[in-house]
Amino acid sequence: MKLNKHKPAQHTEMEFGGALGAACIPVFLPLTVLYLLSVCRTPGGALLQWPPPLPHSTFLWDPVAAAIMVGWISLQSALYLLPMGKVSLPENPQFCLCFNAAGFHALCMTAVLLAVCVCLGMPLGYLFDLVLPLAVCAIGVSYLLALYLYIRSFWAPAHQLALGGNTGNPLYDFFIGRELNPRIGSFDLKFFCELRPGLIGWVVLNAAMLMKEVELRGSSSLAMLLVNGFQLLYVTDALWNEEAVLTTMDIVHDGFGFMLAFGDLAWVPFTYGLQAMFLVIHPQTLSPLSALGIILLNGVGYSIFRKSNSQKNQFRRDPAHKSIAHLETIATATGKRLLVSGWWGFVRHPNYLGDILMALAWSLPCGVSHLLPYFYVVYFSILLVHREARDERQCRAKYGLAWDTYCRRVPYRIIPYIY
Ligand SMILES: NC(=O)C1=CN([C@@H]2O[C@H](COP(=O)(O)OP(=O)(O)OC[C@H]3O[C@@H](n4cnc5c(N)ncnc54)[C@H](OP(=O)(O)O)[C@@H]3O)[C@@H](O)[C@H]2O)C=CC1
Ligand SMILES: CC(C)CCC[C@@H](C)[C@H]1CC=C2C3=C(CC[C@@]21C)[C@@]1(C)CC[C@H](O)C(C)(C)[C@@H]1CC3
Repeated sequence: MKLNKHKPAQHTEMEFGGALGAACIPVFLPLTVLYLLSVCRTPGGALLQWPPPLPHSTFLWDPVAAAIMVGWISLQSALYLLPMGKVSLPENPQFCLCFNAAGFHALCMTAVLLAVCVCLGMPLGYLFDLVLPLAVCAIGVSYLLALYLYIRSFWAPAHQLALGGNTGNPLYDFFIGRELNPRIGSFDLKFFCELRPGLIGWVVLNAAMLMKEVELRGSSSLAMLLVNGFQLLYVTDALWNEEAVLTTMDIVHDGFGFMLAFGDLAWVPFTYGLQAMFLVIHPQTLSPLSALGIILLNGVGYSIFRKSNSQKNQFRRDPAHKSIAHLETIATATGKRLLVSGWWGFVRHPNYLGDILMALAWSLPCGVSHLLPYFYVVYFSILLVHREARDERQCRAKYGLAWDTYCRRVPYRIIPYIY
């Protein structure tokens, strides 16, 4: 196959701070992961402390962690390859790509395997002690993967290149990703990374923190159970509805480069689970009433998140389906319609609202004395506001006047009457 490097740049508008952002983020974010994990293990747990709790280099590398990482990615790859649940990518019928969407099976099989290993005496809580070298390995794997993706993208067919990742600036293109759906045979690297090793790894690490708490204090706290339960629900939901990820901008629009590789493999498992890690060293007592309030908040958030995502997915797959046929819509010049009633008539991103409410419910069990467990809420709100702005730009370019009409009909973006 011919090299595609002489193709003219298709799209020159740069996001994430352009070339400077692309040079700084791959250094700054991995260091942030290591810093957060180190702070989490200090008794003070203060996010801003001087001198910063920098780990000694001997705590950053452990061959056992490297072996676990290789074993973990091999296990998840093998589970991904099991011939179950095939779905095609609806946005790109011309490529006619098929995806293995059997994430829920993979989660269940991983759980059974882990349970067997724990019964045979494997000390799962030991992952708490290994968390820094594990994060270092995950960061290393993301760098290697991103490098491989960048190099192989020069042999990809031109129609498989992402619009935003082909500026000609090597740093930026490495960061954003040049190829849309890189595959080895039928193994889709982006789809696999987005949902399997990182998301399942996140809940396994949470379970390890629970085990560590039991080792240290003899039983697990209500706060730890809530954090584990809420995040397990979120991950199970993502894997149960795995094919829905095929309509998100990450799969449809963005290339696969360092940002997503690192986000999926290192950022998600090692920063999304900070609350459980925090609770191991900073135990909290929760009253039954506050626990009830937090469960309610998570329930409301989850219900908005799930119902709005399902409503849009159903609408995009089959607009005539009886569950959504009664909803009001507006036509666009592309032939696609936009929902203007139901959840998508409430705010323009009801799914983000639900997600933020859940994020808050995951942090509240950790009390209000420390900032660290709220890192996820703050980061996630920034991510979603930025994501909303990117999506808005793309939708305005796609739908033109119809999008302006939608914005007039539904004036608030995420939080009604506020934003
Ligand atoms: N936990 C985490 O770290 C993260 C979680 N998420 C979650 O992932 C989920 C998916 O988010 P994301 O991919 O950002 O975006 P959305 O699922 O919100 O999808 C946006 C797309 O939906 C379509 N759309 C927008 N408005 C309408 C409408 N009124 N009627 C019909 N279609 C509409 C448009 O695409 P088109 O018209 O082309 O179909 C638009 O580009 C969310 O729940 C989010 O909270 C996202 C990022 C990170
Ligand atoms: C490294 C940067 C700071 C940002 C990286 C962003 C990524 C971590 C996120 C981009 C979109 C994501 C999604 C999920 C996880 C986080 C990333 C990869 C998601 C799989 C979480 C579970 C949800 O149910 C979902 C809707 C399937 C999510 C899809 C988007």
